[in-house]
Amino acid sequence: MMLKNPASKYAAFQPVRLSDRAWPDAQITQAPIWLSTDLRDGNQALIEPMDGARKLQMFQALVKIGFKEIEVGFPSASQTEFDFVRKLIEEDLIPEDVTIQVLTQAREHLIERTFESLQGAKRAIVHLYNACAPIMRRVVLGMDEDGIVALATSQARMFQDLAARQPGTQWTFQYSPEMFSGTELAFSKRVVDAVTEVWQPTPERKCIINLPSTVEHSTPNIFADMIEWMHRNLARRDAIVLSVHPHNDRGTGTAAAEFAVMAGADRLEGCLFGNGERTGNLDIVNVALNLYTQGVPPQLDFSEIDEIRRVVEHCNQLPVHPRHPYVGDLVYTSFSGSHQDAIKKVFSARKEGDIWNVPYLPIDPKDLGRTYEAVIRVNSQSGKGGISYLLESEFGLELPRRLQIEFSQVVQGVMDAEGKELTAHDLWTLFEKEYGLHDVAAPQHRLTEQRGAGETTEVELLADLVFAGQPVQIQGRGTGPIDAFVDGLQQATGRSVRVMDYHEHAIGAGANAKAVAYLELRVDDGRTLFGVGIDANIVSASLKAIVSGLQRGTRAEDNAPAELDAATAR
Ligand SMILES: CC(=O)SCCNC(=O)CCNC(=O)[C@H](O)C(C)(C)COP(=O)(O)OP(=O)(O)OC[C@H]1O[C@@H](n2cnc3c(N)ncnc32)[C@H](O)[C@@H]1OP(=O)(O)O
Ligand SMILES: CC(C)C(=O)C(=O)O
Ligand SMILES: [Mg+2]
Repeated sequence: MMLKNPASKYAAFQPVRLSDRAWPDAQITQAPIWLSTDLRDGNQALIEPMDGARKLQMFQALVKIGFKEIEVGFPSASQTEFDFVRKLIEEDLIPEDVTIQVLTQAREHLIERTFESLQGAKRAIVHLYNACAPIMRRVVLGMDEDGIVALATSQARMFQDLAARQPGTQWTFQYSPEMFSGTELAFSKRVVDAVTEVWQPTPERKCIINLPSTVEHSTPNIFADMIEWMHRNLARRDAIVLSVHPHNDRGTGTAAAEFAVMAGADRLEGCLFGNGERTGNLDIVNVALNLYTQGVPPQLDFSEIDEIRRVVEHCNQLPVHPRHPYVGDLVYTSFSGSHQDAIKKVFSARKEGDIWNVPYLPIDPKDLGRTYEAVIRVNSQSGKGGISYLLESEFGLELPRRLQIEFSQVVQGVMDAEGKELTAHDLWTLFEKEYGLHDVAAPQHRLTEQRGAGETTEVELLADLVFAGQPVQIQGRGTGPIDAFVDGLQQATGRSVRVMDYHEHAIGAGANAKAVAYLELRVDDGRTLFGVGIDANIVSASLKAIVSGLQRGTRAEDNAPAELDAATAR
C-alpha cells in the first residue's frame, strides 16, 4: 500500500553545493568515447544470459556499428564468460581498432582469473570495481571508509603486478567506485584519488575512472553537478578518461548521460536500446541519435537500425518496445489527423537539401533504413490529410482537396462501424468501391470535330456505355468531349449532370501510364459529388468519371453508401 507520508520511508536526495556550475551552458559538439557493455552489464541482466554463439553475434554487431571499446564479459563469473574471452583472443576476432574490456570485483582470486582470461590479448581494458556507498560499506562489505580505500588500493596494486607479468598486452586500467550515485562526493574522490595514486596514470597513458549511477537516485541535474564536481576536483584529472555509467531507474538515464558529458565526462558506458538491470543501462542508441539530430556525427552507424534491433532481440531474447526512441515500430507513425496533415504539407513543401524540420518527426526515418510507409497510418483519429497521403504515396492518387474531404467522410463511416486501423491497401479498396472504379466500363466513343457558329469548333460524340446495368447509346454535342458526353447522357437517360470542377493527372510512367480524372458534378440539380475515372486514355478517364459520379448520385438516393465488406476490413 502506498504511504500517505512517503517521507516517513524515503529520504529526498540532497543537492550538490556547486554555485558556479558551468554545465548548464555547455553544448555537446562531438561524440563521447562509447563503451558498449551489452555483453557484460546487459548480459548479467538477462533471464538467460547469452551463450557463446549469441555473444559472438552481439560482438560482431557491435563492431559493425563502430564501437571501439566493448566490455565483453565478467570472465571470472562462469566458464562461458571465460571461454568467450579466450575465443575472441585465440581466434583473432578482435579488429585492430577495437579494444575489449572485462570486469572483475576487487577480490584476489577473481582478479587472477580475469588476467588469465586475457593472456595473449594485444590490448585490453581491465575494469575493477568495489562498492563505496555507506549502506554497502556498513551492511554488505562490513568495512569503514579506510577499509574500502585499503581494498581498492590493494587490488589496484594487484592489477599492476598481474599486468606486469603479461607484458605483451597493452593494458588500460579502469576503476569504478560502484554506487557512486549514492556515495558522498568527498569519499568518492578519496577512493578514486587513492587508486590513481597507485596506478600513476599520465596524459600519455591514461586510466579510466568510471562513475556509475549504479542506481539512479536523483534528477539528472544533480548527477551532472556530481560529475562536474569530480571533474574539477579529482587529482591527476589530465591523466584520466572520465567515464560515466548511468542506469535508468528514474527514466532519466539519457538526460543524465547528456548532462554528464556537458559537465566534463569524456566517455559513456551503456547498452543498445537500454538493456540492462532493472530499468536498464543508458541507451547508447538514444544518446547517439540525439547527437545526430543536432548535427553532431555520433561515430556509430545505425543506418540499418531494424537489422540491429533484430540481432539485439535475438541475443537478449527480449523484445524492444514499439515506442522505444528511434527504433520502435510505432515511433515514426502518426495516427492523429492534425499531425498527418502537417507532415503531408511539410513533405510536399520540403526541398532536397533543406535542413530537416518536419513536424512530429525529429529524424528522417530513411537515415535509419526505414521507409516513409509507416509514417502515416489511418484509424478513427485520422483525417483527410493522412488518408490522402497514403493514397498518394502508395497508389499515386493526388486527390483534389474537396474530394479528400468527401472521401474522408466515407472512411470515417467505415471507421465508426469497424473501429480498426485501415491500411493503405484497405483505403484503396474502399476508394475503388466507392467510386465504382471496377463497375464503370470505359464508354466506347467516337469523336468528330465540327465547325460551329463563327470561329468556334464543336465536337460530336457517339458513345456506347453501360449505365445502371443497361446498355445505352448516346449522341451529344458540345465544346469538348466532356460537354458532348454530358449532353448525350442527358438526352439518353434524362439525367442532368453539370461539371463543377475538373482535375486530372497521370499515374505511372511509360507504357503503363494511366490518366486519372476527378470530376466534381452536380447531379440532377441536387447534391454535388465527385466521380473518378482511371484509364489509359484521358478522354475515357473523364467519361468514366462522369458515369462514376452519376452512379454514386443514384446510389445516394437509394441511401446505400459503399460499405467495406468483411474481406476488405480484415
Ligand atoms: C553494479 C554491477 O553491475 S557490479 C557487477 C555485478 N556483476 C555480477 O555480479 C555478475 C557476475 N558475478 C558472479 O557471477 C558472481 O557474483 C561471482 C562468480 C563473481 C562471485 O560469486 P561468489 O563468490 O559466489 O560471491 P557472491 O557474488 O555471492 O558474493 C559476493 C561476495 O563478495 C563480496 N563483494 C561483492 N562485491 C565486492 C567487491 N567489489 N569487492 C570485494 N568484495 C566484494 C561480498 O561482500 C560477498 O562477500 P561474502 O561472501 O563475504 O559475503
Ligand atoms: C560495475 C559498475 C560500473 C556497474 O555496472 C554499475 O555500478 O552499475
Ligand atoms: Mg551497471
